[in-house]
Amino acid sequence: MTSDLDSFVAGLPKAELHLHIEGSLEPEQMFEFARRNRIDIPFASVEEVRAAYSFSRLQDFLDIYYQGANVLRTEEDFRDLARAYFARAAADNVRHAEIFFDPQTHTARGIPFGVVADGLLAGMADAQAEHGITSRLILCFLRHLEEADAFETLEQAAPYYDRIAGVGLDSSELGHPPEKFARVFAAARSHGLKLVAHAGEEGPPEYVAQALDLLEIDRLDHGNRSLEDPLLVTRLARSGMTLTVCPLSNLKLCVVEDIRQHPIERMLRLGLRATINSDDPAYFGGYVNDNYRAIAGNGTLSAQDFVTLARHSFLGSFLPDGEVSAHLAAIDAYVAGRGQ
Ligand code: HPA
Ligand SMILES: [Zn+2]
Repeated sequence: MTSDLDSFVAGLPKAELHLHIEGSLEPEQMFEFARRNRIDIPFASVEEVRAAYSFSRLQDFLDIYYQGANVLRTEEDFRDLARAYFARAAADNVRHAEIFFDPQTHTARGIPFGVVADGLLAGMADAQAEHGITSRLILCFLRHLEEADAFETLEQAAPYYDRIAGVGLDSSELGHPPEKFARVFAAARSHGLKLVAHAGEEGPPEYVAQALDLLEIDRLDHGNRSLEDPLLVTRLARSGMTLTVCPLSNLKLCVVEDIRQHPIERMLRLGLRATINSDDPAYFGGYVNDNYRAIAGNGTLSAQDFVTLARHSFLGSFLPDGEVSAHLAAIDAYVAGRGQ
């Protein structure tokens, strides 16, 4: 049954700031791309694929996620992938999305950087035309690979610096601290790119501190384990750092044991600029509104808290101030219209 709070939250204008486009590959689309690219996949049915999505930690997921990406070959595949995500996002009242992509997953298979980037950019332009959704592209380096690989990827991206908002850091966190990429991030900054990094998902609070001190990030992806260090929390709150939190991902990857123990409420009460996002929606059981709904189901956050979360999503975006203000005004108008 849909509660009043659920429908209020579903209709809120929102931004999504933590979404891996390869993680939006639905099993149906995996079969479609496999068929049109004549690729064998080790699953007989959509149900079999879904049944394989049972994870006890990040690495379990990453193994199957990189395998799934193997069906993505052509510019058209990347364009269709992005279009499908934006159609879902539009249905959730996402007005702006900043999407990650993992070029190394594709270039390592012989797919040129430009095929990936051109396809995604075309899908983003389609989304703007079809749904009025604005978007930005963020290039993520795979942290389990070497620094030299990341530098090579940054060089491949050079013709696209004006169409890429920033760089990020994802993949296996434990054993691959942010410091490994300090020089790559400094180079990216010198090209005018924004900087974000996954930290504190499985990794300790020290990794979050490194992301702040050594990478000089503009935004923190996940950040859950920051809560273990009160001084770090104070620092994040005082600096107004945005955390892109992903509740259903945290549940599926056993970062939290139970959705009722999810720390998003604590984060808000501690004054952190937390946001709600879907991470890899095809793998973790839902798009952004499913994530908002999962948290609403805990019954601990008010309608006003969800307005705060939606406001944070625009405040934490890389949109120019004027566009942020327009989105915040749209939230105000929505709240007034709902009589909340
Ligand atoms: O949640 C994540 N963590 C790290 N790497 C990832 N790559 C896709 N999703 C994730
Ligand atoms: Zn992520």
